[in-house]
Amino acid sequence: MLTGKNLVAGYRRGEPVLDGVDVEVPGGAVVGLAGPSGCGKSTLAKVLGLLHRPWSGRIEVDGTEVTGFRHRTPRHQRLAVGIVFQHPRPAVDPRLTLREIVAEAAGADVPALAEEVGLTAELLSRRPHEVSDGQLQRACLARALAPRPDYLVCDEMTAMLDASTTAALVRVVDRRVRERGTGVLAISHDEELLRHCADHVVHLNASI
Ligand SMILES: Nc1ncnc2c1ncn2[C@@H]1O[C@H](COP(=O)(O)OP(=O)(O)OP(=O)(O)O)[C@@H](O)[C@H]1O
Repeated sequence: MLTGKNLVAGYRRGEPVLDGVDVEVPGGAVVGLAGPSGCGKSTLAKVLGLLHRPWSGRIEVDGTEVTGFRHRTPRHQRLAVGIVFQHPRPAVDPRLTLREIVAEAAGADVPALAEEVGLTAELLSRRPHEVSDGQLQRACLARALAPRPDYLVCDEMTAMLDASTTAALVRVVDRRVRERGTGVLAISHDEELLRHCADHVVHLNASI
């Protein structure tokens, strides 16, 4: 279980964005997270993705508290939790080929991952400016899945994509859930998509 307990989080100044949020992502399940723009969904994604330290509260990965965030996260916990963002371009080094982007991840079996997410060898040899957002997002998903994370946080992963690419990436994630017991937090403002792909949907209400 990936757990956030009584999370209070925000940025340098001002009121907290998250004020006492509890969330549980069990293995083998998809938890959908919905809520209005600005309510803190991406902030919660970064906190649960171990990239942003909460001001208070507790994150646990399989019962063990996370004490370090970003580069201070212990390696085994960092590898246990993957994250995919809405915008793939800022998430990659534009100088690398898609093959190199996927290979950056620990444990990357690039041919197997490319097949899993539907990237051809020809696409793998291109650089980000030579592919579509959807093709680049496939590479980002492959990179996130490479270490075989126990939990995956998808922050509006398909918001930039067309319907067929959305369906393809949802199928990839769903297969991981069913075949490897991955637990997923799927964040979207598209409640219909969440109802379709999540076991249950939780709502984060605007704190301001
Ligand atoms: N890096 C940052 N520094 C300061 N404030 C931030 C930062 N990132 C987000 N915020 C603020 O935190 C609040 C929540 O933002 P967040 O991106 O978590 O919301 P969201 O629910 O994901 O919104 P959306 O659905 O529009 O993407 C907003 O008021 C936003 O302005």
